[in-house]
Amino acid sequence: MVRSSATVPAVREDLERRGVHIVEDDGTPQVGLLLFDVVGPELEAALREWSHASGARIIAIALHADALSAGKTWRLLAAGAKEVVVWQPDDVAAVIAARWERWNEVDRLLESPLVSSYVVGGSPVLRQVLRQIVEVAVFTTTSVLLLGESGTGKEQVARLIHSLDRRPDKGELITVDSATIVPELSGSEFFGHERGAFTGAASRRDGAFALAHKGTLFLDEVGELPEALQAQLLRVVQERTYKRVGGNQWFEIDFRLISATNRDLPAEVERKGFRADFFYRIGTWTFRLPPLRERREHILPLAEHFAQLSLDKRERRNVILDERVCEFLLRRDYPGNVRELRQVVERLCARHVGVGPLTAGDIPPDDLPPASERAEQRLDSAVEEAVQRGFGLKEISQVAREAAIRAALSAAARNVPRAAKMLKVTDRALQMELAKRQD
Ligand SMILES: Nc1ncnc2c1ncn2[C@@H]1O[C@H](COP(=O)(O)OP(=O)(O)OP(=O)(O)O)[C@@H](O)[C@H]1O
Repeated sequence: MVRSSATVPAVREDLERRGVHIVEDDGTPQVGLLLFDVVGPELEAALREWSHASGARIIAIALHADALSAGKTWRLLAAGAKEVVVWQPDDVAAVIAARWERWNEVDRLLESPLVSSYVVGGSPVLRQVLRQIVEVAVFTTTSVLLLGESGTGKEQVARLIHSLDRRPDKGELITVDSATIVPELSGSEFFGHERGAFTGAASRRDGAFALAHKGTLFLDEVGELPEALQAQLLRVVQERTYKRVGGNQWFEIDFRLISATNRDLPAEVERKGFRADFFYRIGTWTFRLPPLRERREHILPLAEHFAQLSLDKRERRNVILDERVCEFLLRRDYPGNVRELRQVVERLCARHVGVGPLTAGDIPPDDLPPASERAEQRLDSAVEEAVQRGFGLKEISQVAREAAIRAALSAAARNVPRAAKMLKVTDRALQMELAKRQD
């Protein structure tokens, strides 16, 4: 049986009082309540259709606990439910209202200037990850592991998480680059040391854990962390206590751990190249940031953002990238991901004369595509123009064919065998083409 929330007026009124508006037949995309007592293909199909058609976030509510099992819950989530709960007359409205409030808060933050000042790009693939990141950042202090190729924005996301963290008296964001840690000093780097703990320890020093107290410890390149150190850190991450090197006193710490790596850490764990226990501890939440090639629609918004940042320094406002520059940026590949794009844009900005948009003349010669690619671009623009002018495929092919033959004959000083070679056809084929034209 499927009942709409309208059949439970008391709940509906309670929710309205709490500011939760139930989806009406007009499909306003807010929250939908689906009350059921049997999970079956019919209910799943209705749910699938409803969630697709309305864009509403649907909370599926079992009228009694027996109606729900783990398997049924997963099926309802797969069919589009955003939450699955059992009806509890006393607190169902409060549960729904709280869930609704949290969704709204995350939506509001996703649209906020704060989030977009850290992370530019609104494609569905990034937004889906970002939505979860924002929720984890605001409502938890659990460990986060960021995976992704170099330059995809892992450090940037770590900064965002720290800035969204709502702990009172929030501490600082402390970054440790695991790749540059000197093994002999690694203990001191993390735990600090007492005076005289080792040769050269002239005075007591705090380590990264002490500095990150009440804040965030960002462990960059965590995949490079030596195994012995992984074991030492595991203890601290689990127990939240540590001792300075050469000291006896235990210190308690409260920090959020964010780790990042461009290595395929799950695969390394599988082949025993990284400790599994440490991996599971650091990755309570694991997010993978997509490479730029999987979200090419971000190239121009990111380029505008970086151009603005770069030219802001020279007090230029509202920079515009002209059509050629956009084309140039869109045609390029970025194996170094967002970092590489940023560097390219900074090079363009460095050549900018200070007035007008960024133009082709701002592209450093070394960045220009090779001549063959430029010819291809010109050909593309000509074809584009022909299509816009209403030429059909047949006409365009014919005109291109004739232009190619003319160009080859002219370049070969009308020597047919040579022109045929340039066109990669046999002499006879070219002769036949020319004969056709004389008919
Ligand atoms: N979505 C984004 N919006 C704005 N700037 C971004 C975004 N992603 C990355 N950047 C910028 O791109 C550059 C590289 O990003 P970042 O250092 O965060 O990458 P990373 O994944 O940590 O790289 P690595 O693995 O090499 O350390 C930085 O200058 C960062 O500010």
